[in-house]
Amino acid sequence: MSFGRSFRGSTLDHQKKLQQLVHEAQAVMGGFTANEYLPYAGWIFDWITGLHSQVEKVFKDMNTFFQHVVDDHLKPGSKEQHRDIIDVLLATQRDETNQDGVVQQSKNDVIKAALLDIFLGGIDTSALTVLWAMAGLVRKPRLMKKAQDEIRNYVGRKLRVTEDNLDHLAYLKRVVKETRRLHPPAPLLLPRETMSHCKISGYDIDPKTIIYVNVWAIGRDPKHWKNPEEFSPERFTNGLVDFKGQNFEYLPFGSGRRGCPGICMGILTTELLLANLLYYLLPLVQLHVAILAATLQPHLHFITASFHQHLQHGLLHFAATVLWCSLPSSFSASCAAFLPFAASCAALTPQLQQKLPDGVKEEDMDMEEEVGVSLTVGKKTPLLLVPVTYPQ
Ligand code: HEM
Repeated sequence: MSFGRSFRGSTLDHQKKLQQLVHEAQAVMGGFTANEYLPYAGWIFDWITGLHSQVEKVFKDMNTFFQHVVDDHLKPGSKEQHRDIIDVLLATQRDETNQDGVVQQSKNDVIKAALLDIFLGGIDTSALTVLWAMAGLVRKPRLMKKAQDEIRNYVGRKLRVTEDNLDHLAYLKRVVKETRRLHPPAPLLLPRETMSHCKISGYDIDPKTIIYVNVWAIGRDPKHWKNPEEFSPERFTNGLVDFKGQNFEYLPFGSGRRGCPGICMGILTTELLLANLLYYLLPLVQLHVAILAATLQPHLHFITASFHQHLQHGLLHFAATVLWCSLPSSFSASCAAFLPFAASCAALTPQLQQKLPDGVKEEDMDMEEEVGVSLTVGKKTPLLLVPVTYPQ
C-alpha cells in the first residue's frame, strides 16, 4: 500500500523474499546492540557477536530494495494515473534539485530513509494489535461473542467485511481501542531529546537529554483507569477518550508533531483485518472441524461419544503441534501464527470445551471471571492449546 503496488512475484521479490527481509530488519532493530549503550567500546562487542555484520547486511539488502523501488518509480510512464508517496517525494526532490543543485544521490538517501520508516512503522504495529485483540477476546468468550454478533448481524451473509461496514461496528472499535491501551505496539514511543532545561515530576532535566514516554505504563495507571489490568472494551463506551494525541492518559499513536503519520491507515487496516478474522475465519475453522468429524464418523462408528471427543481433542493438539513446528523462532512471528488459531479453538463446538485437561485445576483457571483458552508455550515444547469450559 505504501509503495503503490504489490511486489509479490516481481523481480524485486526474487532476489530476497520481501517478508524475510522485513523479519530480519525487525530482528536487528528490536535486538540489543552494545553500541547503543556503550558509546566507545560497544562496537567491539557487536563486532565479536557478529551483530555488526548482520546489521550491515540487512542495511545493504534494504538499501538495494529501496533503490529498486525508487528506480521503478522513475521509469517513464510507470505511474501516470495514481501517484503514491514515492512519486510525491521524487517530485519534491526534482523541484528542490532544480533550485539548489544539491547532489541527487544524497536526496535519494533521504527518500530511502523515509521509506524505511514507513515500511517498518507500518507493518508490525497493525499486526501486533490484531494479535493482542484476538488474545483478549479469546480469554473472554462473552466479549468475543458480542464482537462477532455485532459484525455478523450488521454484515449479514457476504464474502467479507468491507471498509464501509466499519463505521457501523462500534463495539469492534472499542475492542481495538482497549487493545491499544493495554498493548501499545510502541510502548515507549520514539525517543525525544529535550531542547532546553525543564522540570518533569520535580526532576531537573538538562537540555539534550533523551526522554522516553512510557505509554504502556500510562495506559495501566490506576489513577486514570479503573481496573487497569482488565481487558474491558466497555470502558470506551462514552467515547470521551480518543487516540488522536489529545488525551494524555491514552497515547498509542504518540502525540505532537512526531506523532504517528500513519494513524488513519493503521486504524483502518487493524479494524478491517480484525473484523474479517472475527467474521470469517472462525466459521471456516468450525467448518473444517465439522467436515473432518463427519468424514471420520462412518469409519469410527464403534467409538463411543466420549472417545470421539478425545479424538477431536487429539486432532486439535496434532494440528497445533504441526503449526508450532512450522513456526519461525521469533516470538512475534509465533504469536502471529498461533493466536488466530487459538481464537478459532475458542469458537469450536461446545463438546471440545467440556473437560478440563489433566493436571489443570479449576482454581488455576480463575484468572478472570471468564477464561476461554489457556495457552502453555515452552521453549522447545510443542504449542499446547487447551480449550476449557465456557461459563454456563
Ligand atoms: C496500529 C497501527 C499503528 C500504531 C499503533 C502506530 C504507532 C506509532 C507510534 C506510537 C509512533 C511514535 C509516535 C511518537 O513518538 O509520538 C509512530 C511513528 C511512526 N509511524 Fe506509526 N503506528 C501505526 C501504524 C503506522 C502505519 C500504518 C504507518 C505507515 C504506513 C506508520 C508510520 C509511522 C512513521 C513513519 C512513524 C515515524 C514518524 C516520525 O518519525 O516523525 N505507522 N507510530
